[in-house]
Amino acid sequence: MSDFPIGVVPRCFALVPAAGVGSRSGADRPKQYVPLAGQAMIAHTLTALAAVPRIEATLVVLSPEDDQFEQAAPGFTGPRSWVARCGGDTRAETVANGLQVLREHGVAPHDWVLVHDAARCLLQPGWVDRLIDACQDDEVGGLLALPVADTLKDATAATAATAATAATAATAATAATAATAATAATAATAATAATTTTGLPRVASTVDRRGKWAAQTPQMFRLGLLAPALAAGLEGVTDEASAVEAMGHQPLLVEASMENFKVTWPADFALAERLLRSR
Ligand SMILES: Nc1ccn([C@@H]2O[C@H](COP(=O)(O)OP(=O)(O)OP(=O)(O)O)[C@@H](O)[C@H]2O)c(=O)n1
Ligand SMILES: C[C@](O)(CO)[C@H](O)COP(=O)(O)O
Repeated sequence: MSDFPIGVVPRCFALVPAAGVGSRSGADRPKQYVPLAGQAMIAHTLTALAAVPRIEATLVVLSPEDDQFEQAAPGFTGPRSWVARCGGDTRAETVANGLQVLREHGVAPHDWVLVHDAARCLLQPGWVDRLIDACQDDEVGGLLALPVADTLKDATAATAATAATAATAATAATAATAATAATAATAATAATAATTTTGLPRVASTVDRRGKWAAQTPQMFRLGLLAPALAAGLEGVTDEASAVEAMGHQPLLVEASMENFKVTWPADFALAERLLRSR
């Protein structure tokens, strides 16, 4: 961060990746365009960002094929509202492409970029202010996040172990005599049935939740730090912080609210609608 000029006050810009299709949402359109409490989801998100005076401008990054945004967010106009249709195949690609557009708008390496999911439509301006207050004098930057409250289970190894058990039983069945084959085959069927008839995963282990936080957005980093971090490798990067961490930095965790959840699953729409209507 020593590359950033001393004495120059950095500005804050928001970048909203909105090029996803919402495959997990079960909606009949990209989830950011689903109406909630009288407006498209993304309109709520953008209204919250517009209410943060320290954000100089907001860039929305859409899919190149998007033909719904202007109708969904008619209020997103004026000199502080920028739109680019250069979204990528992944969220990380969309953000990286958006950073290039910010550069073309004159955003400097020392300026802050707050990346915020279009799908976190419950955002409140006060939480954004808290993030800016916490990060603006920091070397690295940070993100809104929430300490994990639930006990965490890992299912991954259990799924693999169950499959291995089934495979071993099937091999035994092939080699066995007719009499024992029946027993082994029954065991193999039972082992397979345990995973396939219910379709439910099994617990492999309980993860120690101490010190674990669930990452939210906005995630706030300098353009000159975030752009090279994302350019260094987008494989498996699901948020900006992990790209910055891979460069050896430790972003700040700024506690936010459970209400700042990401609308992801079908049931999330009703919850978001209820919360929006209650405000
Ligand atoms: N190629 C992509 C994928 C996602 N996003 C955006 O990243 C945010 C968070 O991603 P997520 O909730 O995963 O949205 P989708 O990718 O649309 O959903 P899904 O993973 O269920 O398909 C959303 O605002 C989404 O529009 C994006 O801009 N470009
Ligand atoms: C950035 C993010 O919202 C932080 O929780 C999340 O990683 C996005 O993940 P997704 O897989 O694109 O939903």
